[in-house]
Amino acid sequence: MTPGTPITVRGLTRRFGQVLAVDDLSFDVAPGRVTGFLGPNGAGKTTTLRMILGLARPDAGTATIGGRAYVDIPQPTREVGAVLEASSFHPGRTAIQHLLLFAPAAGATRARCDELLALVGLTDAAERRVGGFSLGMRQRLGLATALLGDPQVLILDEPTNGLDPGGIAWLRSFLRGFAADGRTVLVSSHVLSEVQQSVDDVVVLAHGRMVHASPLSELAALATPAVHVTSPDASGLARLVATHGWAVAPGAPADGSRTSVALLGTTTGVVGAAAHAANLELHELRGETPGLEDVFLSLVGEAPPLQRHAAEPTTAQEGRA
Ligand SMILES: Nc1ncnc2c1ncn2[C@@H]1O[C@H](COP(=O)(O)OP(=O)(O)OP(=O)(O)O)[C@@H](O)[C@H]1O
Repeated sequence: MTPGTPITVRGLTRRFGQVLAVDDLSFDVAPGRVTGFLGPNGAGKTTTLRMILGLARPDAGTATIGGRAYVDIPQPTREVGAVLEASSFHPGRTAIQHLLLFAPAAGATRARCDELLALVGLTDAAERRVGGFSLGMRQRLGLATALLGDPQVLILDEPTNGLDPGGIAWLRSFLRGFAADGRTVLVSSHVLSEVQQSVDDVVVLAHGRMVHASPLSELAALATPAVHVTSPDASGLARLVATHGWAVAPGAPADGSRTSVALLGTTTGVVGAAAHAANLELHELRGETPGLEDVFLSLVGEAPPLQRHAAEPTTAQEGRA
């Protein structure tokens, strides 16, 4: 087992003119696990990754890999492999020429280059010019390049972009194996569902700020099941809700004007029995537990807020009705 190399981000901040792209961001990426770095377009993921990799200077804060800033790592390509842009290839070079160009700096042999092309499924395309590659093929070649130095840490920006379902499944098992070796993986995505089966931990970003960080398994715990109730008798429904003191999800005020409400902290059985006892006619009685993607979208402010156990609203939710 190789010693682990954590990534540590503390108070990272970067402004572009009026845009606060990354705002006082702190999180940890643990070795031996795959961490998903999630957020919608423009959330600040790429800017953060660029600062971790020494490609952009923070206005404040630090990012270290194994305790050192990237620029202070003596042989960085042997410590850290990264794919930020799938398009940064010389179009006239073939895949193997591309790898051979970067091989010396990473201490990789021709045999290692061939091995990596095979690993990413590009053996048949080894002699083809990169200019004719699809986005998915470029992603694969980028990954092979990042792996030249057999790094302890892998940082991938939106690696599922352009990959077909088979490619995504392959990447998932590759990342799992890489982390199982005690290595560190940080992978960004704007779609949770594309990395959901790959990641152990999630760091969720919105408007440059961290809105959530936990093991993936704890993300679902943020959502509270709701009971959806519809009755033709709006005032009777409002009375029933008031009598029992049920919490009502935002967007469905129990002010006597709504015929449908979503109730929190109760069950379909309890509501059904109470409606029966009150002789209230119901047209709908349905329990629903939000899925992981719903929780994610709610966290980043792209869906109606879910009721969450945490009392504090997130930054992304504060501006919402
Ligand atoms: N070089 C730059 N100059 C000016 N603004 C920038 C620059 N780089 C990023 N930004 C801005 O900073 C914010 C964060 O961008 P960033 O690319 O880091 O987000 P992202 O989460 O990676 O988004 P995407 O998923 O679209 O790649 C955006 O508002 C973006 O327009």
